Amino acid sequence: MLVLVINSGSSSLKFQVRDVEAGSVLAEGLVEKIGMGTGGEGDGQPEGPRDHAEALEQVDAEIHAALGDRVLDAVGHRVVHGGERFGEPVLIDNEITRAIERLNPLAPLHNPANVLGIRAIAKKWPDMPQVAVFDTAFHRTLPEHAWRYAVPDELYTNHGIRRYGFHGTSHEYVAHRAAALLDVPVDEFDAVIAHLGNGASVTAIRGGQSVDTSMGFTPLEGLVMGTRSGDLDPSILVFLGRAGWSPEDLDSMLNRQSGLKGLAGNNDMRSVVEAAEAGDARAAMALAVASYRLAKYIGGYHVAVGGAKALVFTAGIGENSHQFRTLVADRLGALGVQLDAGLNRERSKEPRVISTPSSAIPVLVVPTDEERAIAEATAAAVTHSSVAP
Ligand SMILES: Nc1ncnc2c1ncn2[C@@H]1O[C@H](COP(=O)(O)OP(=O)(O)O)[C@@H](O)[C@H]1O
Ligand SMILES: CC(=O)OP(=O)(O)O
Ligand SMILES: [Mg+2]
Repeated sequence: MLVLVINSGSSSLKFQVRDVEAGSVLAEGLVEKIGMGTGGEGDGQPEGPRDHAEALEQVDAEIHAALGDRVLDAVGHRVVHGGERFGEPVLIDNEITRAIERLNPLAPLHNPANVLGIRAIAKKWPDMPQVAVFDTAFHRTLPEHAWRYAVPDELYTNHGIRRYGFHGTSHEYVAHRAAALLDVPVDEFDAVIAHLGNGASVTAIRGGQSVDTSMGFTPLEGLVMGTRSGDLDPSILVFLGRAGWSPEDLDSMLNRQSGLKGLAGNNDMRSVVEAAEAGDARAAMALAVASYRLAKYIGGYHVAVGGAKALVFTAGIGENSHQFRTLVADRLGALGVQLDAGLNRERSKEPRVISTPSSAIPVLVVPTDEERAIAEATAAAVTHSSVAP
């Protein structure tokens, strides 16, 4: 089955065309700066495409060239927020699209772009089966004591205010790969997985299932991220609200102006590490705040899973920044974690162990592959629906 996978970000669109049975990638790419002007003194033309529909037109030629005379069987979308309704991948229709759209306020950087991507495909190929694969789905196994906020009960019952968790497709895929690497059956695998990309979250895995995760009602809670604050005292928002900040001001400050960008002026980990190595004190402090926050979560989740059998790093930073992994591991002395400096610095696309043999638990780097997981889930959902009575 040939599946086009679309991962629409707020300003980017990543795509892959995959042959699911063969496990091969026929085409892949990234369109960036969607809806962004040049901001310079150019001719006033936008630098990137105007919207996600225009971005799809850009990738159309590449997709067609890769397909030759074969045709696409389905499109799979990464959808970040599935609320309480969506615990499995679903075949999309208009009602499902509207249900995803109603969740837009809960994932303001992501769901609106996911909906635009779905509508753009429906317009282009009205009969194409489309499947939504949700970031929240893997975290449906969180016990209630982990997903509850200690606020009046009606906030949950009337407004769905609870912890949902995100990056689930990645955490699930990485849990399976890590368990296989260590030769442990996945349903006996207890671990802590740190997905560190532009958005970042850490998940406690017990018996192969998610039992806690650092993102909550929205993808803002938890770790220090590229532009997101992660955890803070909610009274800060009350304080700023009383001082005249609007909800939009607060949203933008927390989601777009905070994190590494707020602390060090740059949301790209490579630049922050380079600046810190060149002696920039603000960049060094940003790394200290981010690594300290993550180390606290790892310690807590080690307890939550009853003693992790592994610590796993994944996603852009987790897979590539040996410097950031070192900063985190250096704070985990109490857990007996020891990185092998040589293994940690090695670059590879393969899952690997980067700790010493005497480390109390193995530390792994496992490259994530959300696109592969989405393609497989999409093929399964389409096959299932076509054999259903
Ligand atoms: N070689 C590298 N060294 C350090 N950080 C890297 C490297 N490559 C990518 N990153 C970091 O990974 C992050 C992006 O991760 P990614 O998983 O692609 O995020 P997202 O999917 O949220 O866009 C950025 O902070 C980037 O700086
Ligand atoms: C949920 C989330 O934060 O996703 P991303 O890391 O792709 O921004
Ligand atoms: Mg990502």
